[in-house]
Amino acid sequence: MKRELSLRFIAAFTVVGLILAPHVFGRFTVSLFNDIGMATLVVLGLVLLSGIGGVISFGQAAFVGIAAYASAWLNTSLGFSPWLGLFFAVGFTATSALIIGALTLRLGGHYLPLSTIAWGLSVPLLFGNIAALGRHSGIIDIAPLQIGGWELLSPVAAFYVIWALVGLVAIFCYNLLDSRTGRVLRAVRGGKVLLASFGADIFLARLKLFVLSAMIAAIAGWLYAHVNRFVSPAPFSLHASIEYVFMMVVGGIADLAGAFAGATVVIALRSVLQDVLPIFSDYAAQIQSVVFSILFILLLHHARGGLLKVLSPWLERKPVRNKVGWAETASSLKRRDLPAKGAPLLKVEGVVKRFRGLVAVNEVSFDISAGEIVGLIGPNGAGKSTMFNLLTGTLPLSGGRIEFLGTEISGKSQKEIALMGIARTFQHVKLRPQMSVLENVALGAHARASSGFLRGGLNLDSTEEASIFAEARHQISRIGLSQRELDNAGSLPLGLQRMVEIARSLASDPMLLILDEPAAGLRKAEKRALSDLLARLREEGVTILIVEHDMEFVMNLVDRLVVMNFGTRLFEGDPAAARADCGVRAAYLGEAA
Ligand SMILES: Nc1ncnc2c1ncn2[C@@H]1O[C@H](COP(=O)(O)OP(=O)(O)OP(=O)(O)O)[C@@H](O)[C@H]1O
Repeated sequence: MKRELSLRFIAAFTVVGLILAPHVFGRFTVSLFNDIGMATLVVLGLVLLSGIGGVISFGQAAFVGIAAYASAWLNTSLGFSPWLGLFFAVGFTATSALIIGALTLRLGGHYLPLSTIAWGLSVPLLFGNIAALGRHSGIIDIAPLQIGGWELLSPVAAFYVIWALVGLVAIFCYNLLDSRTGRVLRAVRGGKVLLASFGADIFLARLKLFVLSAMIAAIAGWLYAHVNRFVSPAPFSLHASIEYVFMMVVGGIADLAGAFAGATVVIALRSVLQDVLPIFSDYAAQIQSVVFSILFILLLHHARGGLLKVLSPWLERKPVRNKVGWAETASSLKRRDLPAKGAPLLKVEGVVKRFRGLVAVNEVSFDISAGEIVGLIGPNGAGKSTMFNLLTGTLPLSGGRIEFLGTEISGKSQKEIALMGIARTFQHVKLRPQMSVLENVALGAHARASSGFLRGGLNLDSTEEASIFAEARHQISRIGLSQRELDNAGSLPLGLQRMVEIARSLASDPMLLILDEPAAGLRKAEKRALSDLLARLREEGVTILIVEHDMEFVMNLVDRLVVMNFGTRLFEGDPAAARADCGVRAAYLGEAA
């Protein structure tokens, strides 16, 4: 309770301060606040894209420029009002971002930030060479913002419009990040395999972030054009983009509130330097760049988390909305029909996987029927995890075929296979450590709900969110972690993190649950509880395929065993027969055949 109050106090204090600011400060300071507001908007988008989505962009000022020029041109050449210009500017910028994003977002590693430099450089150059846009002189006499017949000519009048838009965009972003779509966006840094495992698409998630951040930059660009009433290429240059990145780092790269803090500090500091440096030197502009560079390097060395991280001991943290409370009155998410016990579910036929010269899986075949627990065992390097990756579409097959419920799934994407009802856990746990246990498990139910960007951002998704969280809480209680549902997943011991992965898989309502070493790192009592849970799931009709090195755990749990060695299937049968099989004992237990 104390946490929320404290956050609300800071928010209320900021809002009251902003309302009073134009009455307290002079015209120059209010103009400075206007610049901070417009920069805050751009940095909010940048935090979403870079801090949340992991895509560093050095081209954000180009999107500000595209929108500023679009609205300025529409107004001065065709006489359209600024408000119509807003729709045109945001739409045009979003389309540009969609095209640029579709072309560049598949680039991996350093190539993506490098490509952002390319458009960050080229877009302002383009503005400077188009006659209709006034070349390097730009466009002048742009109409001011208007409300009714009232023209917002003074900085004070524009101040309220700018900060109202900052407030609305910030609220939208906060709501969005706390929604079904937002959870996926916050999980993007976990990688493609994690997202596909619960039926999401990393490319689409990144593209959405990219377009959204460009649209937010567009609002800033539109404001810029109609507040300053003049546009030219310089304010949208690569230099400006780098300054936005600087603001993001100063504030705190992964926190929306950092956008406000970063923009305020950098713009205020720039203003002070512009006043002070000319007193001492004729090279004030150059010295200013050097000062900023030194500060940037110092920041990266000593306060990488930015101002918000430095202040974090005194700041209280979210949660934004109390979804635990909602979940108590929620209706259930839709469940899929499970196949009848004993019906053929999975058919693996002559599956081969080669990694260059190495044959990791060689002509392996086995079947699994609905409602059984099958153990896949074998010594280290036998090919078990590779087989799991083939079954879930994480790796493509080199040969053979796999059928699930009579449909061939070899060749289908990991996401398609997950949506058909195959859920998995990972040998190397894939959770989002900074998200709560509850949110990690809620990710599992992603494909069972449908709210998108708008419903999330506008907070129209409460009913569905309540159902998702009710499901997540139910699965967490099944693994015995209700007491820790609000803890960050990364704070749990590894064994319990594996349990959270099981809960996340269960939240997807799977037909086939594929578990990679679920008992590793668990204590004896926890293993017993896990074994009971898996047996209960079998009673409910869920089929389970499990890789596990703890033989006592496996032998007491499974109905059948498939034993692999050197990539081949060595044995298939019940645990008692496996124990008696000489080949299994020789290969797996190290006994002489
Ligand atoms: N991506 C890859 N590229 C190249 N070789 C790989 C790759 N993945 C697995 N291998 C190799 O394939 C073989 C089978 O590995 P896999 O991880 O499937 O074995 P495993 O039975 O799961 O072993 P463990 O029980 O130790 O996890 C090993 O020799 C491994 O080095």
